Amino acid sequence: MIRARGLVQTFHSGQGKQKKEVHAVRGVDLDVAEGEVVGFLGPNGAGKTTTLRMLTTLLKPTAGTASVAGFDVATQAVDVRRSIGYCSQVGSTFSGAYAGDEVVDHGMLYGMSRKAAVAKGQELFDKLQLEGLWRRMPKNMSGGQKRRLDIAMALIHSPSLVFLDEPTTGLDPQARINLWQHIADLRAKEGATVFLTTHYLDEADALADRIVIIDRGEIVASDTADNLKAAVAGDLVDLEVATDEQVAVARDKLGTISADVEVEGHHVRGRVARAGKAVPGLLRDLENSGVGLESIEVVRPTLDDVFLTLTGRSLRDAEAAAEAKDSPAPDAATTEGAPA
Ligand SMILES: Nc1ncnc2c1ncn2[C@@H]1O[C@H](COP(=O)(O)OP(=O)(O)OP(=O)(O)O)[C@@H](O)[C@H]1O
Repeated sequence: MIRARGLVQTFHSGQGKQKKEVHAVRGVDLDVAEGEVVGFLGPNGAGKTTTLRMLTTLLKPTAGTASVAGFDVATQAVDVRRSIGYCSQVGSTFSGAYAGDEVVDHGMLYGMSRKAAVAKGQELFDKLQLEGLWRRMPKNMSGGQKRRLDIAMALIHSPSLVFLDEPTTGLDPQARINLWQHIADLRAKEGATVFLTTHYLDEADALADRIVIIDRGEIVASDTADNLKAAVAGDLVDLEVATDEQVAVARDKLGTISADVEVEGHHVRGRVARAGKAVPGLLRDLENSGVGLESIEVVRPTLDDVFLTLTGRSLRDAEAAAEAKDSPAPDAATTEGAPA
């Protein structure tokens, strides 16, 4: 569905002596298969939106190639736009018209008949819990309703691939979880492939089959959340033993499955790739050596542990920054996403 090779975007800003090059995206390779839900994660300014804008043909790559839904983004932009749905960070509704009319007009821009656009629009309003809001202006909708309307707009022409740029930023926790259900349904009920950017670790964890992490314009990881956690961070196993003598035995035994064992008092801790597989054998080993445990705790790593290990930076900072900067402007209007 998406195949990108060596995508580069270099912006030039300022003039004269202030002239500056910004290397926003530095050679991105991406492969997304049909039916996948991919979460594209990274801190502020990492290059997520810029990559998305190149894949959706809104920005011409400085270098590299990409095909989206089988079409080349540089030479077949119109075909790409017809095949995809795009929900930008700021949304795509104009607030002066009724929500239903906007969605229908949007469908007609894609070449649908009014009748077909109305039928599909009403179906989407039902599915996205927008019943009764057909004749409401977007500016008079709640943040969650507006975001769901943006998604309805992106889906009106039944695209097989949907790009969502930070779909839940600025929403309250309940509205976010509600929207997650709708995003999960895109694949389950519409069979769509979904590529979404997010700052929220729990969102990526809950929705994405695969997580791609971008940092400073480069992809630094791409795998399932579970694999990333196991490979990059590992589960933390914390053993508590009763005596000083047992500490040494526990350290040796844990050391056979963990590379970085630490001791603190009667606690012996180390990270292991998959605790569920490794711990039963460890417990048998300890028992055979006469070590009875006071307690054992296994702490699963978070995606933030993964990000911290990979980049030395915390995604939580990006999450907090997004909270501070956002909440989509109520009257934000853009023509992005409209077909050529
Ligand atoms: N039109 C532009 N001109 C100059 N620099 C730009 C332009 N658009 C983006 N940038 C810069 O490119 C880099 C990547 O920006 P981008 O918006 O892709 O990041 P992002 O990962 O989407 O960030 P955020 O999470 O804050 O939305 C940043 O340093 C940004 O300031």
